[in-house]
Amino acid sequence: MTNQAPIPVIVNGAAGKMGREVIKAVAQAPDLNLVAAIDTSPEHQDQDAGELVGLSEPLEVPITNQLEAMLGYVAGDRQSPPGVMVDFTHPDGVYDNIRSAIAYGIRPVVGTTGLSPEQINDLADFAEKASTGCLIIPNFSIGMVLLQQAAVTASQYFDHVEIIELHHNQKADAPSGTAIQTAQLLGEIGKPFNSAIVEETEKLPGARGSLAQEGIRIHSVRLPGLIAHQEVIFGAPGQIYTLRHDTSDRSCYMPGVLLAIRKVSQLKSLVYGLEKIL
Ligand SMILES: NC(=O)C1=CN([C@@H]2O[C@H](COP(=O)(O)OP(=O)(O)OC[C@H]3O[C@@H](n4cnc5c(N)ncnc54)[C@H](OP(=O)(O)O)[C@@H]3O)[C@@H](O)[C@H]2O)C=CC1
Ligand SMILES: O=C(O)C1=N[C@H](C(=O)O)C[C@H](O)C1
Repeated sequence: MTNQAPIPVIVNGAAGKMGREVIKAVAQAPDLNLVAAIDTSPEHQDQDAGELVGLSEPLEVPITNQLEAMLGYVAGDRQSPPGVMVDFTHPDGVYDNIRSAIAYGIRPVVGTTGLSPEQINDLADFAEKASTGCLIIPNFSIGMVLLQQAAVTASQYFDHVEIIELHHNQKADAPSGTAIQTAQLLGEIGKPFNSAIVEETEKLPGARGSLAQEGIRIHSVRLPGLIAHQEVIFGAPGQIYTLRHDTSDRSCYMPGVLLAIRKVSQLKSLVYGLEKIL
């Protein structure tokens, strides 16, 4: 660690399940400085971020819904390294949040899922033109990176695979960003999966899940009691190979989030996926 001034961090979605974890993680990191905590939720406006997450001392950072003002404030601080906006908000708002941050020269670290491929391409163009780093990471846990790597290896030997993702029932988007990325990674192998041996009829629409790349199917389960889980199931005559990742606590995402905050300012364009910065 150098004597450089700490990296200014804006947490967007501060009052949410992930935002609260990020506030705690950033507050404990000596090389990071929480400078703003943004959330549109009316019930938490003006509440101190430290109090919100249960720290013993206030952080002297009030929750506000004024994202643009905070981006401008951080961008105007020439004494500090470039600012970073960590976004765990909602699929409906995340595209605009990222555009705004890049426009102010603030580097986005984005965990929010639900961006369309067109939106990601557009943001990549925008970040490239602005020469500004931007990280979009569908899953910040190391376990999921390892599962995806194992799945890519297995996909070279198995021709049949389906993905099941299981999440808490407050999740807005389906399928999960992680499942979409997993299917993309398997699709990059460049071979078709799951060639049909019978003509299938769905007696209830959606019974066979959604169809992603190269014939890969994704099934989404939403239940209270779940956090975030994914199975990738490979099948071949006489054998089943199952890879599974379970999240039991959202703290599992924090090492990846902190790594992304520290790395994003070294980038000049948009990078998608935690595996690219490990
Ligand atoms: N990449 C990863 O590793 C992970 C990604 N995620 C993703 O992160 C996102 C957030 O998840 P989670 O924390 O569970 O969700 P929550 O609903 O718990 O938190 C989101 C928070 O953001 C607020 N919010 C919504 N829209 C905006 C906006 N435009 N600007 C500022 N604040 C906003 C919400 O307020 P209100 O409730 O009033 O709407 C809420 O307080 C989801 O897309 C989820 O899939 C989650 C876990 C890990
Ligand atoms: O909403 C969640 O909780 C999660 N969302 C991400 C996704 O959509 O993949 C990451 C993780 O699965 C938790």
